[in-house]
Amino acid sequence: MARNKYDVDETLETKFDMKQIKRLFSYVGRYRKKLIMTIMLMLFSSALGMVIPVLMQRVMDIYIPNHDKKGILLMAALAALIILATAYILRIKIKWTSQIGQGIIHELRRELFIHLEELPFSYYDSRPHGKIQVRIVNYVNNISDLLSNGIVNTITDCCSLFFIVGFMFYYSVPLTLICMCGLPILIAIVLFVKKKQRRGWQLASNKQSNLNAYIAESINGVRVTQAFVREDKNLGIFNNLSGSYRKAWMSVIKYNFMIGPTVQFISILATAAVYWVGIHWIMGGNDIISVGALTALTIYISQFWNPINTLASFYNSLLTAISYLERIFETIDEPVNVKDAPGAVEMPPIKGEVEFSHVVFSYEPGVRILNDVNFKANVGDSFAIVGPTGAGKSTIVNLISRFYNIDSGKILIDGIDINSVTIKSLRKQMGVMMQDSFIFSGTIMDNIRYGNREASDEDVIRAAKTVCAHDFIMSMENGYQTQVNERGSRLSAGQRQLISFARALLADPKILILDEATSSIDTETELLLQQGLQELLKGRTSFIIAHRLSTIKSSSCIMYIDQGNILEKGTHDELMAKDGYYKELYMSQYAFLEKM
Ligand SMILES: Nc1ncnc2c1ncn2[C@@H]1O[C@H](COP(=O)(O)OP(=O)(O)OP(=O)(O)O)[C@@H](O)[C@H]1O
Repeated sequence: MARNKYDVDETLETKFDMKQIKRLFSYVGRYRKKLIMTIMLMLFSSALGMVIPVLMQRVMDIYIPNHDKKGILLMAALAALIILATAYILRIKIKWTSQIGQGIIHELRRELFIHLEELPFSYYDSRPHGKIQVRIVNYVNNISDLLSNGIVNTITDCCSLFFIVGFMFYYSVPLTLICMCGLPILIAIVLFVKKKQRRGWQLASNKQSNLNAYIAESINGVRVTQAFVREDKNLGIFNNLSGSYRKAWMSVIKYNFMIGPTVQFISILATAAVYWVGIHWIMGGNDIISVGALTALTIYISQFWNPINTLASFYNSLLTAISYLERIFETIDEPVNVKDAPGAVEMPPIKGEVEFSHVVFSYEPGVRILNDVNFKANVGDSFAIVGPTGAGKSTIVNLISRFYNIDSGKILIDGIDINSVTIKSLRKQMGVMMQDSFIFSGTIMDNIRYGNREASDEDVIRAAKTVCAHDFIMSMENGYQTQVNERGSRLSAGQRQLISFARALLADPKILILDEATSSIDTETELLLQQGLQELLKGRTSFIIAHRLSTIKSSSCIMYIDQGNILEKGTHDELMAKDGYYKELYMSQYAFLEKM
């Protein structure tokens, strides 16, 4: 499993190819109708714009020499109407392209989010969360302009280019050819910077991702930062990351800015050359071109370079977008390796027998965490798992819900291999309380109901009463409707645990997993909770991980594990009689409490 840190640039597993562009356009295709309408409207608008030089040519060549004021006024009125109409069309275009762009962005984000919700724990174990966030928010944003304005402008500009060139040839073939001499130079420059831009944007997106990862990490860890007075040190790290991002951005942006001025420079040269030759012809008395036609031609020339500029910058945005797209598609394509097996069936209603048979597991290839683990919990057993830190206790309970795939062996529930049933039908029947009692932003009622969306208010209150959370909840300003923040920052650690506990119970599970469920709860509440719990655990199989051994003494089976091996198994009395690891652990806690 590749691990990534905020200061390590991400590498792409797959390189970008043109198929990805095709894939991008499949999103655009969903807005085909609106896109076509926008393009038609823009074509109409640019066709209107092209009439203006013709009006000017008529004014100069016909109405001025004939002193026809009426004709001049008519041309001016027509030109004003055209300008008004194109302005109105532009307004509609902005609205429609924004709708297209935002629509595509929403689709992409939605797809990313759905996939992220399905990706297994192992995906999140291996990268900073800030690097995931940056893909779904910033990278998707960065391609929005390309998807909306970029595509519309490019298509309409390509079409109007066709008409512009037609008009230019109509007025003068040799002068049009002179104007086009600048094109090969421009194409050479665009191709020259292409490679550098591609690499540059990849680097910039990596640096942006690193910076985001560090900011996310810093916000999550701000309390520890302040407690250890690490602000200055962190600012140094931030400056480095932000500086690298700025440097990467500045070095690539200079290539972007090369294109616009180059187009402008070439267009000025071309226009000057056309004027020079045209005026030379007119002054030489040649009848090749009239003053009006030369004026009209130079207006078309200025219009000719606009779409060229748009095309060059579209190409440029495409290169930029590619560096973001490859990351976006990489995430969408990230395989969900913990998934339903082909032909997986619904898990029948669980009774509660759990068996580990020769289970071997590793988070990373070659680093075994569980070695041939075997045990069986019967229906209604309360199974306690104890052992030193890092022994593999949480790992065992995580495997029961199939949060990870095992390397070998079998995990059976009621004799059914959990790999043969659908993950959702399995997890729906489990009550899991993890070590990290995560609280979501919302009311306390919502947080408890997270375990069972169908539960009534009364069910929620009953679960809260069972875990002795009711009193503290009622003492808050709005009781169950009190708003809490993400991570439950306004709750004590014990209160957070009680809410998570109630949440796990609410699912009315046949298998209940409690990972350090009561570690932060005071002894008095814990005693009360234990009494309620005994009643509640009847008829359910429970797995309880606890460092405070007093809380698991009455379990039907206690398993002592270390380094992924079960070293002892039995009731409290049996293990105490054995005089082994468990007794040693128990006595050390007892001696510690005696000393206090
Ligand atoms: N996501 C992970 N990726 C890689 N290794 C992990 C991961 N989670 C845990 N480990 C490793 O697996 C081993 C067992 O971890 P586990 O969390 O199961 O221990 P534990 O017995 O529950 O510890 P504690 O009592 O401290 O909670 C540890 O060595 C740990 O470093």
